[in-house]
Amino acid sequence: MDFIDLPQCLGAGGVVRLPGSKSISNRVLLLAALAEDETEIRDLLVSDDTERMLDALRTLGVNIQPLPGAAGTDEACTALNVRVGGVGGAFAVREADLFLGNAGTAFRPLTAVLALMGGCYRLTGTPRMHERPIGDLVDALRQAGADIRYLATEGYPPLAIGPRAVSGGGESARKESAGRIRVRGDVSSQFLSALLMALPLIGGGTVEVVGELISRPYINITLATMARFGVDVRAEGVSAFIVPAGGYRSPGVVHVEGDASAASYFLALGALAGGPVRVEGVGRQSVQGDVRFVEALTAMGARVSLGENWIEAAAPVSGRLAAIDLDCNAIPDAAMTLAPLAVFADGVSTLRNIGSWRVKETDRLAAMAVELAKLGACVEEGADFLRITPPTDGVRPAMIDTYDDHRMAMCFSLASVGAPVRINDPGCVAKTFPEYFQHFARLTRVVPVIAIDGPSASGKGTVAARVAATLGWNYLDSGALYRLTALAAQRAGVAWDDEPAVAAIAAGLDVVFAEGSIRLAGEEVEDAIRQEEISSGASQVAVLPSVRAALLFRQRAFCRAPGLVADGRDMASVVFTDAALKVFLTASVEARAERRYKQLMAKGIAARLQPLLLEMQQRDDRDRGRSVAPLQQDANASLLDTTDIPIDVAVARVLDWARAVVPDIAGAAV
Ligand SMILES: Nc1ncnc2c1ncn2[C@@H]1O[C@H](COP(=O)(O)OP(=O)(O)OP(=O)(O)O)[C@@H](O)[C@H]1O
Ligand SMILES: Nc1ccn([C@@H]2O[C@H](COP(=O)(O)O)[C@@H](O)[C@H]2O)c(=O)n1
Repeated sequence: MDFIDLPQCLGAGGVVRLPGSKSISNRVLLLAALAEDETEIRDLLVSDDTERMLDALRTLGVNIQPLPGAAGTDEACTALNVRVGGVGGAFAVREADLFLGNAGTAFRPLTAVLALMGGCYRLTGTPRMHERPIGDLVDALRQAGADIRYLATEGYPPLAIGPRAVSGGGESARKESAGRIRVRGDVSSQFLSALLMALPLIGGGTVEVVGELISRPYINITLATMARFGVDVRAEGVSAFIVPAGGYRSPGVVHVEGDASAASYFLALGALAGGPVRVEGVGRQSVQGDVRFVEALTAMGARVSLGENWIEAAAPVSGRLAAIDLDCNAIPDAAMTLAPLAVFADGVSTLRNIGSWRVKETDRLAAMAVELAKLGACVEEGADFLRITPPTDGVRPAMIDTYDDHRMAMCFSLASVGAPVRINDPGCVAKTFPEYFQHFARLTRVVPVIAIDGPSASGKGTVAARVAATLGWNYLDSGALYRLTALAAQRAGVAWDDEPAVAAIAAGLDVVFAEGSIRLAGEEVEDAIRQEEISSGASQVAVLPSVRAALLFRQRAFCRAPGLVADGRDMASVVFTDAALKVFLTASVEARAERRYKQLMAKGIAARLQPLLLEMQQRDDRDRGRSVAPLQQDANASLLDTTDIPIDVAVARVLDWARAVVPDIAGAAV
């Protein structure tokens, strides 16, 4: 499984130029393709969902050419400029198979457009798209004469579309008004958007929404985009829309606004981790409903300011976010970002009217409840609400599943403000924001790490623990985890070379570290894991790749504020590759054997020097010679040979080096 491990974030600030809005990008692409004349689209989103729309339009015979400019920079997300040759109301290709991935903003509007335009098409998507309902849209289109068949499950994609039945036939009949069409508005507002965008291709018509209309702001984006392409839809009361006859006309050039939903993650980051974080590309004039996310942030106490084309957020003056109780109907996508924020708030938060989350990329209500609980939050999952009680003892490190849902991945990056988190399948952000994690990393300042590696008994544990104590930082004895694995395997009767069984033991270790004590399944084992037999067992289980993989996040989870000193064999090369300071501590094998001998004697454990030296050499050879994460001096590590220097001097040397590279301790009297 692919993953990204996010270290705990100590603070965040900076500027990000947002990717183009997904909702606007796909609407503008479709209307530009349908319009008379060419349209130049600037700052188009580059993502899986826009790729699906571009692919489909090209398959349908639309000429789309890339234009120069709009590449990404450090602060700006990659964007695309294109010229779209409009087809003037009818695609040239009248028969095609279109694969639309999991892009609702492509699937729903293309269904409506192709069903009313005439022609034979098959529309398919990902397995998840085939679980997302489309029956309400199909029912509405059938009222206008559309011929649509379900190819698998009634009410769901994939679909087969045939030419629309029109009375009398001929071109003029096909351009007759669709009359009055009724559509439900309480499952997805995209059904209404799709109908509105398709109706100008025939003789217009009136769409009446039955029941509640959710996510109204997305309808506003549709209406604004249609108006930009020359079609003004009139409202009839609060629930009907009159679409005039006549096709789309190109406005010439269209700029795509930055994505307001994507903005929510960065604004939330500023509110949580100090800030200010500024997003550019949306502002107070935005057409997107999700800019109202800033109202929720403000209600939670964040300091928010808006300009014409930017928004900025910083933490509350008190430093603590307030809990919130909110009807989220107006901000269905950005509302998801409130869920991880609620984990940090003072008190219980309730997010209401979010039933539509259940039919998105995944059942977001259920997924959110499961994953928030991993952080230690207490979560009540209602049919259309979430009630979130923050953990009493702080956010816990957690491995987060993302359900092939870009918003789950982006939301849970925010949990790293409280603890290290692993985000599984981070590539799912490509749906709307391929460069998300690069920008997130650029804006965040993370817990500093001092990584100390070296061979057995070189003194790295002693030095690391003293450096950590002096700085008031956390300490990780990574070797202890391999020793615990070897001990637990031995106790379970599992051979040290039985990789799957040992890896399962490593993944499930029930261990508690406290000052001078290590408890395995409740039993004190500090002395037991230091036995020479277990030292050897530790280095045997340590050669197994899946054991190392199973212990990786457990080690990274030690990296908590204000800092971490970690000792082992692969701290610098694998576990903490971004460590602020890397040290390779060594000593001659004779000096190390003698130290270990004295150490064991002092503990009253019988030992002989020569066998100890041989055993140590064997262990070092195994550690150096293994194929995965072998013991070696990292290219960026400073060498410290302690053969002839006492412990105090070694500790002082590491502290000097640390002061030179870690800003937070540079001036501290350590
Ligand atoms: N510079 C030094 N001079 C003398 N003795 C030292 C020095 N550094 C460490 N020691 C002693 O050597 C012994 C082994 O040190 P320590 O346990 O820190 O080594 P280690 O590298 O962490 O070993 P392992 O990898 O086997 O856990 C301890 O008794 C420690 O006090
Ligand atoms: N990062 C690490 C740490 C340890 N190991 C293996 O565990 C053995 C015991 O480690 P100690 O530091 O407690 O002596 C060691 O010999 C290594 O085989 C490791 O692989 N990676």
